[in-house]
Amino acid sequence: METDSVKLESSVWLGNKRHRALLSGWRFSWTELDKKNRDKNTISVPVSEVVAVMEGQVEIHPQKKTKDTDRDFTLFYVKRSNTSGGKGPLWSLGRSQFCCLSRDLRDQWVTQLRIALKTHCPSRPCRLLVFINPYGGKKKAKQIFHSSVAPLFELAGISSHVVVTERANQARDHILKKDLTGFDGVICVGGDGMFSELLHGVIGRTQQEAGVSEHDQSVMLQPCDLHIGIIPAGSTDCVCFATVGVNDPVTSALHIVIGDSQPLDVCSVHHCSTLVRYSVSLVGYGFYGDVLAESERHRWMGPLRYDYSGFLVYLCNRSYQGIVQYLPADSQITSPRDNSRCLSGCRVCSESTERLFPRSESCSSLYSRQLSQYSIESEDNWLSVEGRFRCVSLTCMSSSCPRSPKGLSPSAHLADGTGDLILVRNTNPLGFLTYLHRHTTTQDQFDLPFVEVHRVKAVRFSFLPGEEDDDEDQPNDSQNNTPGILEDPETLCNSDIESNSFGSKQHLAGNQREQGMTEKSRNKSDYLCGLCSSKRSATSVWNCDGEILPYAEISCRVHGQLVRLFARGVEEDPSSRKYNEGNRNCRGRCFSHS
Ligand SMILES: CCCCCCCCCCCCC/C=C/[C@@H](O)[C@H](CO)NC(=O)CCCCCCCCCCCCCCC
Ligand SMILES: Nc1ncnc2c1ncn2[C@@H]1O[C@H](COP(=O)(O)OP(=O)(O)OP(=O)(O)O)[C@@H](O)[C@H]1O
Ligand SMILES: [Ca+2]
Repeated sequence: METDSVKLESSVWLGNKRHRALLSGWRFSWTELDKKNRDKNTISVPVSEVVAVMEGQVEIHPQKKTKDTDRDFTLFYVKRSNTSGGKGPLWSLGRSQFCCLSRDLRDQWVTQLRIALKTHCPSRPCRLLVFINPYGGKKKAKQIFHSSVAPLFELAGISSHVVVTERANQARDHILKKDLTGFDGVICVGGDGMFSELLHGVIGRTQQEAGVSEHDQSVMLQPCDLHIGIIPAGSTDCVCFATVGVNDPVTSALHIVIGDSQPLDVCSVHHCSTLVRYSVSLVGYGFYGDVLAESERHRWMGPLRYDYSGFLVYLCNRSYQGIVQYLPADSQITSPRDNSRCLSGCRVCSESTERLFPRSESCSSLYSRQLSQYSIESEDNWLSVEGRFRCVSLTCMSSSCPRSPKGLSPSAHLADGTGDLILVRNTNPLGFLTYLHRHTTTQDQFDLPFVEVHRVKAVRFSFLPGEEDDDEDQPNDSQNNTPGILEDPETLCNSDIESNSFGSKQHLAGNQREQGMTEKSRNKSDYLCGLCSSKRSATSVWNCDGEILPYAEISCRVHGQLVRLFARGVEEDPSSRKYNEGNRNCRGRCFSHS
């Protein structure tokens, strides 16, 4: 229970200005007073956002410096930066230096503020295990950690054990095998790939300890207690961006320091009764799989490799046959097209916690949860879509990132136990470009005739028998051969083109293509795009949070709130609050943004 009783109140000085400082309940505030003792402006900080209280005059920038004066104390706290100019919910370290009338009063302030911190913030981390990938993103992870993050951890009294990785999967293996006693969380300084290592380590270890088999698709996985923190230093930083609202190392470090906790849905991917991987942001076939495969050839370009590969793959103009089956989520609760946004404190996600983890988890309710999970196997509830797709994407969250601030599915929820399945059927190049481009604008990317989106609990992808090995020059399932917009074969990676059913142009494969290609053009296409230069396969690959999966036929299931991050979801932009209040979604803090 919150009490608003005043713990301490006194005059204090900031510089030469007199203020009234007040610690009451869970808030600390200070109000500037004018010469007639009238209130001027007030600054108010929730105790939960106080980073540290230090005796004396303390600075941490550019270097830590303490002047041990008798009547001063320094408060460090979370300060929200001006969000206008598209900066998003950016946090920085606020610092205020207070001078009291006596040393005794100063000591009272420091003691009371520290007691308030202990009382209101019992779950702040004390000891963290930090993995730095020196090769991720722009290769600045070490510098980012030591210059921007470590001083904040030190200020907050957090001790960190730092491991600079020397190989891929070192962080995952460390978490799976080493003694983690005493650690309150694991942190990665890197991109989505590093986050994925921590995700696999934490989930795997938790299941091992609980004796749960990850390969059994019908099993209820054990939720993980060990929190994961992300200091963004990668190429896409999608998980950080979608859970914090910005990819900024200081903002993320502050969320870690104050012990924020955000549950996150996780999708398990299986192939033939074997766990392949876990995903939180994208399980994508077709375009996103091809972009990832192509981008591996251009790693040296750094973060630019995705745009470059995206451009090449777009020019290749490919679509793939497949059967997508899905288990719809309860459409009464939410929909991917309800124009809501999952914001910090989202009520849809909070209500899902109740549904996913009923309060009194007696043996019988555990049993009924297992039964309800098992019922996903009931074939009657599954729906099926068959056809040629530009891309098939499943995302457990919005997957917003700097490249696409509203993400793959803008109304998806971080922790509602569902994912959004986006099916983009074959279409002409202009149509697909429109779809892609809408990821970067306020226009609805689902409001296109060749796009459908479903809120789901599980998905399966397969081929018609024999189809997997077919080449792509199979006749298309279609009638209206509208010419596509790209007329120059050379711009389409120098392969021949034919119009297909949805007005798109398909490359010819095999002999037909070889005959129509000069030696010169073949060399040029080799240079341009790996996809178009070798004999084209009828299948794409799956992109699972930036990793290529070795199987095409997969089956996915969403596990609600399986892990917890040091984050709090995207904070609402104060400048849009007034507007949003009027459009308040009846389900609480998910506001309309249309
Ligand atoms: C006209 C502009 C179109 C811009 C379209 C932007 C769409 C961006 C959608 C972003 C979706 C991100 C999903 C997150 C995936 C992460 O788990 C994963 C790991 O980091 N990242 C990737 O796989 C990396 C995937 C990166 C995909 C980048 C795609 C870039 C496409 C560029 C297409 C240009 C066509 C231009 C034609 C003239
Ligand atoms: N020391 C290392 N040497 C080589 N690879 C590493 C090392 N440490 C980690 N890795 C691997 O590097 C991959 C990419 O790293 P990371 O995710 O940090 O950067 P990124 O790929 O640039 O960013 P993003 O994943 O956001 O696109 C990860 O999948 C990780 O397994
Ligand atoms: Ca979700």
